[in-house]
Amino acid sequence: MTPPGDGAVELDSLVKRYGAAAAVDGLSLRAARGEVTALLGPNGAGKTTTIEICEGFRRADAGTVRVLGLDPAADARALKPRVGVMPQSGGVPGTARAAEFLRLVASFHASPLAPSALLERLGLTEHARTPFRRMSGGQQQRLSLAVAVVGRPELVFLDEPTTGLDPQARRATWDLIGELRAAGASIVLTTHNMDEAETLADHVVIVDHGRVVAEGAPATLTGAERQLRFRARPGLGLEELLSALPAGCATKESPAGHYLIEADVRPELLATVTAWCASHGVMTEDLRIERRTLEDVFLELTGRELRA
Ligand SMILES: Nc1ncnc2c1ncn2[C@@H]1O[C@H](COP(=O)(O)OP(=O)(O)OP(=O)(O)O)[C@@H](O)[C@H]1O
Repeated sequence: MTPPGDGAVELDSLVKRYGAAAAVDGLSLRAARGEVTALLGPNGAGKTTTIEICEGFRRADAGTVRVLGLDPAADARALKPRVGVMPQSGGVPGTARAAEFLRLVASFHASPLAPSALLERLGLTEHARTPFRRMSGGQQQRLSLAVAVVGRPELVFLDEPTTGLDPQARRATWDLIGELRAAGASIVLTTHNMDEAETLADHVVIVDHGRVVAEGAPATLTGAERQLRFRARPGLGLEELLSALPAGCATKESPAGHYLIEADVRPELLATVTAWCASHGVMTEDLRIERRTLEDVFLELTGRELRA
């Protein structure tokens, strides 16, 4: 960890209002240098607004913003060559051809990545001469990512880098983000995909209604607790099952036919559950023991689902 005041991004009590509504409502966070920080939250949580304030595209109504120790509005010129930005929608002129534009952006930087190799690894070689507006949504997204990273920036902001990408393109994007991190870059990204946050992030900041509701390393947030899940016919007598389990367990059926037992999962517990099912003629399917996910953490904190 870097000492206080030396983070890649430091936000303190940030507020941004649109009319009466606060899109960002007293948000504070610190993204450490050399780490991947993920802002995770549902639609409308304030992630894009926050990141756009950091990028200098919007002004906060209150609070302080430091990006690489500088003010993104007042020090925009100093920050520009050091910070890469992948906005949620494009950011590339509609008539620009992929390879030409990427080479142009690369030429503004002292030691850029090789544009053709970058296009290749993001699966864009075939589209090198295609104007941006003629590309598919996923191709545009990958080109925006290439534009954001081609200058080897110290800090990269990625707003929903993989939303809507097919699995192969998502994997290529994750690999590239991993390599940037390994090369020492700081990365701040937004996502509503908890797998993405768990896979990529050193530090996850869960945002809801413009505020931070929890933050930490993914494994710290989800904890070491295990839970038991299985599928079976709907409407099992959960109260009766619960009475057969040790004190402190919780059971839930949601949605119908999907069961969750939150407990200290030990071999005896597993034996009790399967024995109870056997004695009631219940065939379980898809029985598994797993860790809590970030989705579970979000649900617990807010009473709502992340994807809602
Ligand atoms: N220019 C604007 N004018 C008015 N309201 C806005 C504006 N930009 C954002 N908002 C509102 O601010 C809130 C936060 O939006 P924001 O885009 O920051 O959320 P988000 O977490 O990035 O959501 P998503 O995951 O859907 O992109 C939303 O309620 C949105 O409607």
